[in-house]
Amino acid sequence: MEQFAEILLPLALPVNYTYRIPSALGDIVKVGMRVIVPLGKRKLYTGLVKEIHQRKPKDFEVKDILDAEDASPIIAEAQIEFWEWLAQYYLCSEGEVMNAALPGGLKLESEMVIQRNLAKEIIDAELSDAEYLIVEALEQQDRLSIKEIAEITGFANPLFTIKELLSKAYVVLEEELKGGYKPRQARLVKAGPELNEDDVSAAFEGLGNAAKQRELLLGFFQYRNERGEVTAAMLLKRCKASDGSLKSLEAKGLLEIFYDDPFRHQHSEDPSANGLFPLSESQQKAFDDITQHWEQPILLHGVTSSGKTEVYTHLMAEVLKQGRQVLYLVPEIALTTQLIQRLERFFGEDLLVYHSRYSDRERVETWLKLFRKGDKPALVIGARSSIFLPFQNLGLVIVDEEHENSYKQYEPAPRYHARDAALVLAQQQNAHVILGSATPAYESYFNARKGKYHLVEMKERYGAIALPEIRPFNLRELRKRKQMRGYFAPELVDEIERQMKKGKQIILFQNRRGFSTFLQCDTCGHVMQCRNCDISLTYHKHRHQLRCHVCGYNTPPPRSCPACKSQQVRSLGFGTEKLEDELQLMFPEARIQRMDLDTTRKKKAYENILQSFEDGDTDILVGTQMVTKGLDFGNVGLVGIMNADSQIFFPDFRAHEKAFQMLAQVAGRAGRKGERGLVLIQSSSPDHEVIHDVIGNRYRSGYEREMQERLEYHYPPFYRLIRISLKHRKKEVLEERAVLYGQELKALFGRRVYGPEYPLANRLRGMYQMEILLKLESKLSLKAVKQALSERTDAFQQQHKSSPMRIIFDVDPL
Ligand SMILES: Nc1ncnc2c1ncn2[C@@H]1O[C@H](COP(=O)(O)OP(=O)(O)OP(=O)(O)O)[C@@H](O)[C@H]1O
Ligand SMILES: [Zn+2]
Repeated sequence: MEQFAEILLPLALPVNYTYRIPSALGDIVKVGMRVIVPLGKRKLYTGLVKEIHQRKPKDFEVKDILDAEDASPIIAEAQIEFWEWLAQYYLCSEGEVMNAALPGGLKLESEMVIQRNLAKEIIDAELSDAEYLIVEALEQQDRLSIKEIAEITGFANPLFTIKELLSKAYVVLEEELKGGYKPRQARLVKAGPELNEDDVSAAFEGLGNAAKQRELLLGFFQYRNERGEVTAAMLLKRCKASDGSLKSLEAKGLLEIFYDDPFRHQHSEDPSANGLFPLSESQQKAFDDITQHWEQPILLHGVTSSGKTEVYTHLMAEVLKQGRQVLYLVPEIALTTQLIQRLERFFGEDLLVYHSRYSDRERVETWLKLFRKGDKPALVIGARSSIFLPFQNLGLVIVDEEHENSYKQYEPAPRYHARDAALVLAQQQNAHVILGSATPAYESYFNARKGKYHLVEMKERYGAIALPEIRPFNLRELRKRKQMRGYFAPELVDEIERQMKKGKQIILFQNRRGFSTFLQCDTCGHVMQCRNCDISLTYHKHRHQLRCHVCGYNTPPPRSCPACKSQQVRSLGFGTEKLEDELQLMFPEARIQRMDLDTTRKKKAYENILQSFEDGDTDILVGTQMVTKGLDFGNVGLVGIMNADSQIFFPDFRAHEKAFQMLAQVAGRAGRKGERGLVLIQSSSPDHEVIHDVIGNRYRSGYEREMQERLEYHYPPFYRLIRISLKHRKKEVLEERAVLYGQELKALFGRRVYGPEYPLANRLRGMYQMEILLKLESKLSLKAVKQALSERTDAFQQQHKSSPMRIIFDVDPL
C-alpha cells in the first residue's frame, strides 16, 4: 500500500501539501519528524510530517519526500491539534503557526551545506556527469547549500546525487541547520561486540604488534575503571594516540564509539513542597477555594501585594507532586529573575525557563529537554511563546498578570493572545488553568461574573499592610498659578526629598521614553516627522538623535525648521530621559536609574537595574510601563505618576480599562513591606472617574461603567472583533481597493462592517494603511464567519492580482 504524508511547510499556504513516502523511507518517516521535500521546480524545503495516510491525491501529481531530517520526531502529537486550533482561530496558515512555534534552531528552512573533501582527488571515471557537475561547483566555492547547488546545476533534486558523492567521499556534509543548533553530544567509547571481557588477553594477542592499538585498549580499561565513562577525546589524549588507532580498534569490533544523549543526566526528583513559605490565612483560603473549583478555569483577583505568587507556588508544587507538568506564564521574564532563583531552589532540575530573548541554542535545548521528559513532571516558566513547548502531560497553566498586553503577538501571524490560547491548550490537555491579576482584563472578569470562570478574591495585602494612600494633583491649576517646578508639582519634589531622607526608595513613572516627545517649529508649527511613518520623531538627547519609535528611522536634529527655515525650533513634551536629567539637577546627590526600552537592550541590563534597586544602590527609579509589571521591592515609600492623562485620553475603547490597570499597578509598587506607601498622581483632570477609582481601589465601579458602554457601542465582551488591516505602498491604490473590498464585506456581513478608515497613523514603515473592523455578535458562529471571510478575501485577491494590497487579519485585536 502506498503511503502519503501531509506536510506542514513554513509558508503562508492556504492548505498543507501531500507527498508520497518512497518505500525506502517507509519505516523511517513518522509524524512530527522533519523531512525534505521539493516545492515548485527547484525549491527544496524542510517540512514537518503532520499526518501519514493512504489517500492518494487525485487532482495533482504527487512528489516524493526526498529524505528524513530527523531520526525521531521533534514535536509531540498533541501539539499538532493545538496548532490546528491556532491557525483556524487566528486566521492564518498552520505553517505560520509552526514557524512561530519552533525555535530557530529547529526551524524548517534548514539548509544542508556541502563541502568538497579535499583529501579525495578527482578521478573522472568514478563520477557520473551529474556528480561531476557538483564537484566542479564545489571546486569553485568552498561551501554550498543544497538549495544553491540546485540553482547552480539546474537539478531539481540534487539530493540523491549528493548522497552518492558523500558515499564516495568526494564531499563532506557540514550538516548545518540555518541559525543552527545540534545538541552537544559527547563522543564516548565502550567495549565492542568482539571484545570478550572474560578473556581480555585474547584481544591483546589478536592485536599482534600494533603497539598503539594495544596501548589504547589498555588505556580504555584503566580509564573505565577510574571513571566508569570513557570519552574519546580524553582517552586519545591520555594515550597520545590518534583517532585512526581508535577507528582500527572499532573496525576490529573491540571498541565501539557512540554518542551520548546529552539529556541523560536529567533525573526528576520527586518535587516536594519542602521549603515553600507557609501560606497566610487568606492565601490558604484562596488555595483551598482554587483546588476545590479548578475543574473550571479560575480567575484569581488579588490586590497588589496580596501574595498571589506564593499561592501559585503551592499550586505548582501540588501538581508536580501528582507527576504532571506546569506552565507558568509571565509577561516579561527578565522581571522575574528573583522568582526564578527561588523556584529553582524548590524545583531544581524540573524547572525550565523559556523566552524569545534567550539564545537559539538555549531555546532548542529547553525544547528538547521538555520533549524528552515525556510525561514526567516539569515546570516551565516563560513568556508568551512558551505555550508552544512540547508538553505531554500538562496539569496546570498559570497566567500571571493576565491583563498584560504583552501576551498578544502583533506581528507576524499568528496574532495570538497567549492567555486565550493557554485556555485552549489547557482544555486540550485536560489541565487546570489559573488566570491571576490585581487588575483583571474586563473580558476575564466578565467571564467570571457569568460563571464561565470561578472567581477567587484576595482583598488584603500580605502582612495586612494597608494599600497605599493616593493623592492627585491638578497639573492645569499648578501651571496656571506657575507653581510647577519643571515637570513636578511642588509636593512631589518635597515628598521625594522627605522619602530619601527616610532612606526610602522612589519610583517615578512616565510612559514615554526619549527626551522630548516631539520637535516643533515655533514660527510655522511644523512638527518633525518620520520619513517612513506618519508619526512624530522623538528626540533622544544622549544620542543626539531624532528617532522614530515605530520603524527605528533616525536623523540628527535639524538646526532650523525644514519647512520655513526658522531657527525657533522647540522640543515639547518629555520622556524618561528628560525626567532623569531634570531630576538629577534637582537632586544632585540622588542615585538615579532609568528603566525603559533604551536602557534595557543589552542582555543583563534589566537584571542589573533591578538588582541595584533591590540592593538599595538606587534611590530613584525612573521608568516607562516596565516599572509596572509585578515588581516586588520592600522599600518603596513613594510612587510618582508624572502624567496620567495620556493613558486616560488615548482614543481607544479600552483606554479607561488600560489606564486603570496601569495606574493601579504602578501604585501597587508602593509600600509593600513595613509602612504604608504613598502615591502621587499628576493629571490635568484629577477628578476623572478613572483616577477616583484608582484612589478608592474600586475595580468594580470602572468595570460596570465600561460594560454599559461596550454593550451600547458593540464592543467586547458582548461582541467579538476582527480587525482587518489593509496595506499598500501607494495611497491611491490602497484607497480604491479598500473601498471595493469593504463593499464586498458589507455584502457579506452587512452592518457589522465598519470602515475602511485611516487609523491614527496613515502610514507606517513606508506603507499606507487603512482598517476595517468587524463587530460580530457573540452568538454568531465564528467559524462560519471566518470561513466566509477567508473565501471572499481569497477571491478578492485573485481578482486583483497585480500589485496586491496586503490584507492582515487580527482576531480579538487589542
Ligand atoms: N506566605 C508568605 N510568606 C512570606 N512572605 C510572603 C508570603 N506571601 C507573600 N509574601 C511576600 O509578600 C510580598 C507580596 O507578594 P507577591 O509579590 O506575591 O504579591 P502579588 O499578589 O503577586 O502582587 P502584584 O499583583 O502586585 O504583583 C512578596 O514580597 C512576598 O515575598
Ligand atoms: Zn518611522
